[in-house]
Amino acid sequence: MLDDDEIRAALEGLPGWAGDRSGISRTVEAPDFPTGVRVVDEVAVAAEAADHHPDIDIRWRKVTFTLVTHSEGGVTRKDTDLAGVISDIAERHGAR
Ligand SMILES: C[C@H](O)[C@H](O)[C@H]1CNC2=NC(N)=NC(=O)C2=N1
Repeated sequence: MLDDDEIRAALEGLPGWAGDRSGISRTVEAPDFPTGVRVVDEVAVAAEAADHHPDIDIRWRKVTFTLVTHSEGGVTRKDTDLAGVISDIAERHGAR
């Protein structure tokens, strides 16, 4: 589990992500609704491969991802690693 300073340091390398020990989140805006859903679909594949699953909220073109490691009761490297993967996927689909 990461402490406050470790989370702050990790967030500096994850543009668009914010949060604390209760979880880290990012909202991306896709060009349109189907593209947002495609981002979620690709994140689902990466999440399943990592056996680590974000909470996901889709509202029209805006998709919010929230990560926390429930089994550890806090934010871990699994979360910060998957955050980077999600940002890469979003970027590839033109979601900012
Ligand atoms: C058995 C399996 O490894 C666990 O249930 C995993 C699955 N995905 C998970 N995802 C997240 N975000 N947190 C977890 O603690 C978690 N645990």
